[in-house]
Amino acid sequence: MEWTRGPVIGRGSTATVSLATSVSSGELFAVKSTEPSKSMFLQKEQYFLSKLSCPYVVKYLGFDITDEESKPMYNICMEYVPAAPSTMRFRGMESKNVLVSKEGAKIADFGCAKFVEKVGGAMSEFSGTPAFMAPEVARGEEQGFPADLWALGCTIIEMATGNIPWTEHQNDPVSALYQIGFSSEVPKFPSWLTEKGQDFLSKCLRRDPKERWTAKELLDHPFLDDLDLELKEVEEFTMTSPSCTGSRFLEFNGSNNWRFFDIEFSGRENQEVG
Ligand SMILES: Nc1ncnc2c1ncn2[C@@H]1O[C@H](COP(=O)(O)OP(=O)(O)OP(=O)(O)O)[C@@H](O)[C@H]1O
Repeated sequence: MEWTRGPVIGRGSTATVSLATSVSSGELFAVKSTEPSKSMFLQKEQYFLSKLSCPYVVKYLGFDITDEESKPMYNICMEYVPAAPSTMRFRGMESKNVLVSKEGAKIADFGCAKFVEKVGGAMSEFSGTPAFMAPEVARGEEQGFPADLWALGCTIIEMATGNIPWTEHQNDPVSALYQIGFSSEVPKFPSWLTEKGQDFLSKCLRRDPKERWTAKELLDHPFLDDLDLELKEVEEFTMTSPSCTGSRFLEFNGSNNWRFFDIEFSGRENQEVG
C-alpha cells in the first residue's frame, strides 16, 4: 500500500507514531516507525498485532520498510485511534497504551507482549514496566493470566490519579521491584474511588495470584454495573464549548464516579497534533 506520512501524533521509547494517508483510498491511519536497526520491539509488536483480531485491540493494517530522505524506516501501519489529548478539560487520564475513541477503549503497544505457552509456568524472559508488575512477576517466578489482572488494577489507579502506582519509587525501578516483589504491600488505592471501585481494586491487587479474581469473576463485579449506568447517562450529555466539537473521554466527576463523554476537536486543535 502506498501512503504518505503526516504529522507526528505520539512518541514512545521505541518508536514514533505519525498520521498517514493511503494514496489510493485517502484513508487515514497511524504508522509506528523506527530505524530498522532499532526495530526489534516493533517487529515483535508487528508479529503480535498481525495475529490478533479483536475490537479492543488496534487493528493491524500491514508493515513495510520505506526510504525517507535516504533513511530507511521500519513501519507498522494500524488503525488510527484518536487519543484523548492532555490539554482537554477532563480530570481522568488513560494509560498511554490504552487509547480511547468513539468506539471505546483499545489496547495499543504490544512491544512487551508474549504468548502464554504454559499458564503459571516459569518465565522465559522478564519484561514490562516495573510499576505495573505483579509481585510474582517482580520476583521472576511466573507470568500467567493473574499478572494481567494485577496490571488492570494498576491501570485503574493510573486512570484515577494520573500517576503510575508506587509513585514514591518512580525514579528508582530497582527499589520499586523490590517493594513489589518482597513487601506485603499493595499500591495505594485512590481514596476518592467509590466503595465498589475500591473493592474492585482489592480483587485485582491481591498479592497472592491464586487469590486474585479472574477476568470472568471481575466482569460480574458490581463496579462494572455502575459504569454501564454511567455510560447510559452520558449518552444524553452534550458538550457545548465551541472549541471542543468527537473523541471519547473518561471523566472523574468528583462525586466518586467515572463517566465517558464524546468531544470533537476543532480544526485548530487538530493542527496542534504533533
Ligand atoms: N493507533 C494509534 N492511534 C493514535 N495514536 C497512537 C496509536 N498508537 C500509538 N499512538 C500514540 O503514540 C504514543 C506512542 O505509542 P506507543 O506507546 O505504542 O510507542 P512505544 O514506543 O511502543 O512506547 P513505549 O514507550 O511504551 O515502549 C501513544 O502513547 C499514543 O499517544
